[in-house]
Amino acid sequence: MSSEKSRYYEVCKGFNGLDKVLLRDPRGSSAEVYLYGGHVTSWKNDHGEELLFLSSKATFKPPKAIRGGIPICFPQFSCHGNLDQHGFARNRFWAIDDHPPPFPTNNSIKAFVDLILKPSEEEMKIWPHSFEFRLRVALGPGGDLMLTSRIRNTNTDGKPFSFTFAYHTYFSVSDICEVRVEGLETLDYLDNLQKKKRFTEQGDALTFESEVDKMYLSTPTKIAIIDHEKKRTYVLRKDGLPDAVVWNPWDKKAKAMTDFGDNEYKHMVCVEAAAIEKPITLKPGEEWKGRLELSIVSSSYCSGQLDPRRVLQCS
Ligand SMILES: O=P(O)(O)OC[C@H]1O[C@H](O)[C@H](O)[C@@H](O)[C@@H]1O
Repeated sequence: MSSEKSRYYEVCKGFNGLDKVLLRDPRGSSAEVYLYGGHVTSWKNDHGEELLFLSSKATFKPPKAIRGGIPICFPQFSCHGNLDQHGFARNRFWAIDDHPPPFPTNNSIKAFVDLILKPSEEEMKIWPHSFEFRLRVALGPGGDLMLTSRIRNTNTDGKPFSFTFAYHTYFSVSDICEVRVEGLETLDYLDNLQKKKRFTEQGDALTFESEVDKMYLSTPTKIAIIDHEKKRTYVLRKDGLPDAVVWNPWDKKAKAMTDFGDNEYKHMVCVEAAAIEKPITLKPGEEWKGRLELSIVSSSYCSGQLDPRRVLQCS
């Protein structure tokens, strides 16, 4: 690693001796990525405030996935297939990729890391395909967190493969009852709590007063999560990821999860940029790219006075 690069990037030990990469942007923001799962567990703004939710009961013990942060769901989202829930990428050890294929250069991005996951014999038994999954995690100007996944079919038997995918992002919020999600109103969704039945979202924006587990279809590239109490708005920009899952387990499911605090559902919401309804199919040699960019805008909006267009149009 060049000394220039090492100013922004450091590999150290995290919980249970697991390796993690610390990214530090010169302007003050930071992020942490565990090689276990290729899993972003922390994203802090330039005031050192944590923006992602990580459960106080997260175990950091393979083979269990880390509860919180940004688990990568691949090659299967949820139980849409024969694999274990959310596939295997989130509970495999990724490697640092020192020589990734060229990336479009952006000189303002200093802090980034490239990870790679290739299947071992164990994965080939459950999903008989050869692939290279490259993940770049980067901090942009203004402290944005950017994740780019590049998945290539490297099968030598001429066979295509199909997969579903999600960045299962857990956002930290002050109080779920004070949160609105904008950008999904009027869209169709499949409700996981009602046997994936299809509905159309009504109302201005999504608010939360009970368990939610919905998969919105053909969503716009921009979605906003407005935390009124914190006066903070998360803006998600996504590319290659037409669907968006919104999840909060609420009290009963929270209690049933061993790696999640009973009351922690109040302080998180998952808004997951995904490709699920139409699985991605790659022929040998083909590559797919899915990008997620998270940024923060501070908002002085009060409940009831929000003009969604103002949030969604801010750049
Ligand atoms: O407990 P996990 O396997 O991490 O899954 C957590 C949640 O992920 C997604 O949001 C799914 O839509 C939910 O149905 C699931 O409960």
